Amino acid sequence: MADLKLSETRDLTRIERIGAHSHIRGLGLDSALEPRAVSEGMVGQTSARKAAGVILQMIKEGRIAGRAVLIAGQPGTGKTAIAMGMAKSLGLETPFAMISASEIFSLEMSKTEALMQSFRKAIGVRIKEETEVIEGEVVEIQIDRPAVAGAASKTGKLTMKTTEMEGVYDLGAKMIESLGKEKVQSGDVIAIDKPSGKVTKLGRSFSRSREYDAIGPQVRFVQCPDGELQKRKEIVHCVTLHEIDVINSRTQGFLALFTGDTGEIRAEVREQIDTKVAEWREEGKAEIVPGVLFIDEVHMLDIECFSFLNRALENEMAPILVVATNRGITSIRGTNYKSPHGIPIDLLDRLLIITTQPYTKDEIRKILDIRCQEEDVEMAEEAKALLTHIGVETSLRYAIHLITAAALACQKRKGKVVESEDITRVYNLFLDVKRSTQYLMEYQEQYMFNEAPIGDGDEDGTNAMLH
Ligand SMILES: Nc1ncnc2c1ncn2[C@@H]1O[C@H](COP(=O)(O)OP(=O)(O)OP(=O)(O)O)[C@@H](O)[C@H]1O
Repeated sequence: MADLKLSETRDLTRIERIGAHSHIRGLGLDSALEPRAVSEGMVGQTSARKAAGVILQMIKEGRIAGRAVLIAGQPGTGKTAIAMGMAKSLGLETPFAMISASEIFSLEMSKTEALMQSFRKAIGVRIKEETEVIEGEVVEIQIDRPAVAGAASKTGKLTMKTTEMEGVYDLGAKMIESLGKEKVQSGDVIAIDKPSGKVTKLGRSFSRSREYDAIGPQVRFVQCPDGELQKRKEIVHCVTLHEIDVINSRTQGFLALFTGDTGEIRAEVREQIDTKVAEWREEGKAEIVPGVLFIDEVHMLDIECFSFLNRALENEMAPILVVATNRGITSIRGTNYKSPHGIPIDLLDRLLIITTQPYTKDEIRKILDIRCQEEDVEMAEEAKALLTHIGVETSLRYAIHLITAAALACQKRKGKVVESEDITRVYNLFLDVKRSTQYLMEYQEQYMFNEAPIGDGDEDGTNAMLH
């Protein structure tokens, strides 16, 4: 039995995975939007972080909709990290949808449908609903004795009070069951949603705080409510337009939200939903919350997608579009034209462009430090200096990858702290891009298809190799 328990806890701790950006907790800006040197997992890249912060502020104030931002820079300079930082800094109610451009090329739906779904995942709707609740402290729950011994009680009385009044309510079988489920007793402060009969326990009344010692610290004490027992309350639900689409698309139903298998959603369904939401907005029942759609590797989109984006941004409900790319001047997919970042000029002209810069040695060192902490790896100073040097000579990503590998090498020799020898060992085991290319140059005649066909920008030759 003890063994079983041990292995269970071990499994549970292993579920916590560490992602490439799990150390990023925000943009690391102060209240004046000035970037702190190292904060919330972010290091350096100050002007890009500041620019992202300004955009975030505009989003929070609801001042911009339908704008688009491009984060451009060399590979591994933190473009995705900055987008993640933006996502983390947005409130829970502002939707943030993230895709990589290549995800939209699937067999199940057209490219533009996939883009449309992503857009609608980034548009939130706050729906306000007024409902009647009975809120107060329970004075007494009195359940009538059943007529037949052993049968469940069907009726009873509930006495509740506020600081100003007391009221008695008749209870039916359903309410008795709900109160039982929530384990409501006298002295609890509860709210009952009148239309649905849902019971919510808000806490224990302060008048019962003498019982603290007996019931322990996990119980929340609250004030006995004042005013009337029966009140009107506003409840706010936050959903995305995509969720409303899926729930209303009769072919899939809401279960598709969990499987992600939504298929194409018919244009008529969307039109009906847009009309309904517009009605709600007019009646003051709903508000639109434009969120953020982040498209990574945006150069992978083709000309049709770009023209879709151009149009979609004109919709008054459009979210803020943030795109990122590491490409320089390259062909626009689906055409023979070249353009900066592979993005057509008319779309580029709409974008606010933020650039990221390569990191200094000191910054690389700090990012590696943070990653060591995140991956729970203890590393000697000398080893860190060596890893930083590798990061400068190869790439930040390669150096980050070596952390866990070196920790395993260290574990294997039964060490506790990663030393330079572990770093050297894994550096020799795994090649970085430079060494791998060098190796290919030397031995390419021993590989199959070693010569890339040389053509005039042919589709399946040079371009295919780049993509
Ligand atoms: N300023 C930073 N502070 C902390 N960590 C960073 C920073 N910049 C990058 N990183 C980390 O370095 C790694 C590579 O960065 P990231 O993936 O954001 O680069 P990218 O610019 O999106 O690269 P690519 O163009 O190849 O997609 C990630 O693990 C990221 O979290």
